[in-house]
This record gives sequence, C-alpha cells and structure tokens, in this order.
Amino acid sequence: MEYNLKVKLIHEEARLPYRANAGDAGLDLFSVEEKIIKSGESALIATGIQMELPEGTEAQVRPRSGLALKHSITVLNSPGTIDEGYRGEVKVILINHGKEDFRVEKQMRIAQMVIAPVLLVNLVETESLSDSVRDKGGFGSSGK
Ligand SMILES: O=c1ccn([C@H]2C[C@H](O)[C@@H](COP(=O)(O)OP(=O)(O)OP(=O)(O)O)O2)c(=O)[nH]1
Ligand SMILES: [Mg+2]
Repeated sequence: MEYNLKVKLIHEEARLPYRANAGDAGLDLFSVEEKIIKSGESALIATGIQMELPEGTEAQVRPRSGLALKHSITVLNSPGTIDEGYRGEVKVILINHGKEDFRVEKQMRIAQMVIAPVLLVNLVETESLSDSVRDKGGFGSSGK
C-alpha cells in the first residue's frame, strides 16, 4: 500500500525529507538553521517544513545513530511525536551529550522521521481486567 506524505517547504533553504536508500524506514530531516549547541545543552532546530500526514498515522522523530556515535548528539524527547493534525513547522530538539560543542549547519541531516500507524482507541473505563500469565509482574520479574 502506498501513502502520500504532503510536505510544504516554508523556508528558502528547506529540503524535502530524504530517504537515503530505497526501503529505509527513516526519512532524514534537514536543518535550515546554523546553530552551536554547547556541551551539555539542547536546542530547538527548525526544519523549514510543514506536513500533512496520512490519516491514522504519526511521525516519530528519532536520532541518527551516526551523530550519536560520533558526536553524542541525540534527540532529547526521542521519539518526538508529530500528530496527524499538526500543521506547524516540524522542529527537532537536539541535545549535546558530548564534551565538545557541536555546530549544526544549514542543510545538515539532524534527525530522522519514521511514519507509523496509530490506533485511535476508544477509552473504556472498567472495574475489572482480564487474567493474564504475566499478571502484575514487571520491572525485572522474569529475571536476568
Ligand atoms: O519533536 C517534536 C515534537 C513535537 N513537535 C510538534 C508536532 C506535535 O504534534 C506538536 C506537539 O507535540 P507534543 O504533543 O509532543 O507536545 P506537547 O508538549 O504535548 O504539546 P501540545 O500541548 O501542543 O500537544 O509539536 C515537533 O515539531 N517536534
Ligand atoms: Mg501533546
């Protein structure tokens, strides 16, 4: 099944999200800003795009592993959630966990976005839940 992702470029240096290889889950997001993120600090980076997601989907904003490995740059609120109805500019909250300051360049691929299906459930308040094998076990209950 094919879906269309409508993207509006709202900055002269904005670029469409980029799929580096056919079949890649992640669509890379580009910065339209130049900004230095000091060691230990975070910054909100503009991408210059607005989107219309397919019905029943969200976009998850995730780190790029190369930036994480080489520069300790990651997405602070990973995975960031882009709601289907959001029409504002997509922005990325980067955090610099490294010892060195990091320079975000214009047109740098700063993060990636994965479009995922969403179950829009009805909320049903109840007094009783069905039995399960796990029951209330969690947080290491199954051992190492
Ligand atoms: O990394 C992100 C996360 C969110 N958003 C945009 C799209 C999303 O639909 C909206 C709201 O995000 P979220 O629900 O995570 O934030 P909130 O603090 O709950 O704000 P709101 O009250 O607007 O929902 O902000 C981004 O552009 N980038
Ligand atoms: Mg919200």
